[in-house]
Amino acid sequence: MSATVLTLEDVRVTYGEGAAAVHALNGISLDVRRGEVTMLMGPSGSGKTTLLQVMGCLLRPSAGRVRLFGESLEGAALAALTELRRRHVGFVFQHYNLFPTLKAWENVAIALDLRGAPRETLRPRALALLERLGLADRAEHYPAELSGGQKQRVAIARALAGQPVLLLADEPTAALDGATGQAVAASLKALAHELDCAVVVVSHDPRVLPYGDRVLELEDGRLKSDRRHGGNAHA
Ligand SMILES: Nc1ncnc2c1ncn2[C@@H]1O[C@H](COP(=O)(O)OP(=O)(O)OP(=O)(O)O)[C@@H](O)[C@H]1O
Repeated sequence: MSATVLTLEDVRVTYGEGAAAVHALNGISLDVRRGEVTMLMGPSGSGKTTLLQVMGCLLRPSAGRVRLFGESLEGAALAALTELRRRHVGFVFQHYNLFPTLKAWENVAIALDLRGAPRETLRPRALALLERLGLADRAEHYPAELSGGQKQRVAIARALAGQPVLLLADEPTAALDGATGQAVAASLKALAHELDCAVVVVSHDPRVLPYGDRVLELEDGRLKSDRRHGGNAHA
């Protein structure tokens, strides 16, 4: 069985107060394991992005407990959370967030540089990551010269530069056509297995579902279903 990276216990998030309070998460308990792609589905407003932010230590829950590698993050200082995120978590967004004035390899290299990689290793390591995503021949191109799927692969290579144990992707295929979205989802799945990394993907797109080892469905801030491919149901 794969190792647990993250555990959520009865996590609740409330935005605002009093009459204006929005209960975005209403008691979520789950664990996320290495080597697995978890698809997070659910209607608009069901709490997917909020849950991803809690998983990525970007947002503290209003109640409940988050454990990273078995250690509770409750009471951890902001600086400690930032450091945990920097060391262990990678993010991929719908709109890629690449630097337009940097070439593909430089977009990846900057993430390595930020983590203190020796200067002479930046280019070879960035190229190796791009090669892994099938982009070796696009390394010298600027984002504007790349297709949507290629840009998203560069963003994934950049997110992997920090060797995260947890890769969180918010609607990574939403801006892509069906076939390209499926190719990106297939890359994420291959990488999760190859790098033994836990990948969580928020998606509205039912076409990417087959690339999840597990599908979580949220409704009104609650876990409506938790299915593993192979019929190994959990919740
Ligand atoms: N910063 C905020 N302040 C107040 N309410 C918020 C805030 N962020 C989200 N919400 C509310 O919390 C609920 C869950 O939002 P969330 O963005 O997590 O849903 P989602 O499932 O990701 O939606 P979508 O699919 O539309 O992106 C919604 O009712 C939303 O309006």
